[in-house]
Amino acid sequence: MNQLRQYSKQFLLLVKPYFFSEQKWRARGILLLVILFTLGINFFNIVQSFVLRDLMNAVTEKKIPEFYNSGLLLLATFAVFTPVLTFFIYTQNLLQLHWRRWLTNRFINQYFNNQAFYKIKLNDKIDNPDQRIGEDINIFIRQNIDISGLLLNHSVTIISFIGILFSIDKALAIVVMILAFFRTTIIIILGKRLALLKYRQLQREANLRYSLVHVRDNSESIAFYGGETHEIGTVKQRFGHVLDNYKSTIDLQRNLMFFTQGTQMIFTNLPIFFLAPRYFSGQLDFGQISQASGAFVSILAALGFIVDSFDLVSNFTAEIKRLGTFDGVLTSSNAAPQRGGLTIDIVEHEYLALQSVTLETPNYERILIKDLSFKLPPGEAILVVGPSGVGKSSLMRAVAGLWNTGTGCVFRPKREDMMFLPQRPYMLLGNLRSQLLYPNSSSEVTDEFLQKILEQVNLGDLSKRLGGFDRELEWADILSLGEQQRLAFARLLLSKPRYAILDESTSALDVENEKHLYQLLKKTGTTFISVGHRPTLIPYHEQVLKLGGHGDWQLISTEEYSPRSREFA
Ligand SMILES: Nc1ncnc2c1ncn2[C@@H]1O[C@H](COP(=O)(O)OP(=O)(O)OP(=O)(O)O)[C@@H](O)[C@H]1O
Repeated sequence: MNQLRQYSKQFLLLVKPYFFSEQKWRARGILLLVILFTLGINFFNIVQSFVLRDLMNAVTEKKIPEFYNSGLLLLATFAVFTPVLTFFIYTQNLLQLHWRRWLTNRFINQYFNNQAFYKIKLNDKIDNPDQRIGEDINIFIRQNIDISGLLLNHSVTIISFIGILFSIDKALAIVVMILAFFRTTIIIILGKRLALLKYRQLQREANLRYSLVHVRDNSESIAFYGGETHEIGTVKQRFGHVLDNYKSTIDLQRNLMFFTQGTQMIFTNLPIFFLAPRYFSGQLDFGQISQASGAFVSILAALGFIVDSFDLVSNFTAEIKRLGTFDGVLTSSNAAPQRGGLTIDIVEHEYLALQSVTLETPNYERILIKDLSFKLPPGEAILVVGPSGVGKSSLMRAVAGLWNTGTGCVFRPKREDMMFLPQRPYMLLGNLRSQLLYPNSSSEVTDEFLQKILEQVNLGDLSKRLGGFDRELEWADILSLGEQQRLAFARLLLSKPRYAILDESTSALDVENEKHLYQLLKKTGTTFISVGHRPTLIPYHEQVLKLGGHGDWQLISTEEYSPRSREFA
């Protein structure tokens, strides 16, 4: 019951916003049309049942003019039925199109809001967000439209055909309701596990796909290592999980089928035997018997909707859960896991400073830095040093606001005034111009100026070598890591931010190139924090922050930073 309440809540949270959004009138208009066409289809089904009854009576009583009249009437209902059915399907598709556009855009906006796309990686509740946005939304909407349509359709069918059955034989109508109720209940109990298996199937399929995408993205490294055996093991293991779950699903479906099909066959033939005595005694005509049989089958089909479409319903609940959880995490204030509200505050400020910052890993497993305070005066620079794994990059993440697990306060300038250069630069999909201007897209910068900047970072031949500024290439594959780092540095020189954070962003360069880039950076007057291991970086910084590994740290002026303490760097 609790689970049902949770599904209903998640379902409403997913469905309601569209029908109350800025597009509500279009949404409601199309929905109304879908409902009207559904009712139209039902209306024609009922009309047809009466026309068929008269046709049958005309046949058994050999009344030729009545037979042709009923035949013509039947043709007329077919003629109207065709456009109604066509527009019913068309409006359903139209609703799906607009709804998908709206909901996907909403998810995309939330996914990019407040850097949730990054923070969500730290949250183990959400696997494969790409698949949830790209596929699950569409599947959810389609299933929603189909199931709601079926529900409405079948409710109207049940009410109208029970009315017809009542008019023919009250006892039969009651028997139908009792039997169908028990059948549906039994099947719901038998099929309860199916929803769970369906949910697990989606998850396992997504994990399989992800392992293959992972191989594609890291093909070169895997090939260098000769790691095929390991990768094959992982991919096949995940594929095995997919098949195991599928086998459990089809086993359960087989058991369900014994019951659903068996009872369906018995029930379908019940009215003939039930009503035959009244027909033989002349209380009913043959048309009524055939109408009752038709009504009986329609009611059974409609009442057994949950049963027959158990697959659809369990898939649907699985989708509700996947999207509902995703939506819940995205709409909460922070996509990353949180404990007891302990977070590092970020406060916008004129300069950069940390006040009593204690930084923990995202799941609060380990304290990396304890009670760190420092201030970075404008125009100066700090070099962060320490053994590998001590928390240098994590400190940069905290300054950027990507990690906030811990306590204390980071004072920092506006996000637009800061630029972060990671060790592995991000190469976007696009041409060389957009690569250089990233993250800004529109800019008045001329190609001559871009060329000048490229020359400054010793990439003067790049545009000529790779077909100019407009050619789109797979930059991450073509450029060496050192070239990518110089390109990222060119971005920095172009946008001249007030503050820069450089996390081993020149680690792949030779010492001469690195020196040259730092000299250029110093000339721009940018205030910066660098993370690095090479002692040759020290002269470009005023202070050195030494992280010890047990949460301890030391802030030393460059002059004091003795050759002895450089040993560990
Ligand atoms: N998402 C994560 N969840 C849990 N622990 C993490 C996560 N990311 C990093 N860590 C851990 O946090 C610690 C600090 O990592 P960090 O990348 O900051 O080290 P670092 O000092 O920059 O190392 P290096 O010099 O090797 O780059 C490491 O022990 C790392 O394993």
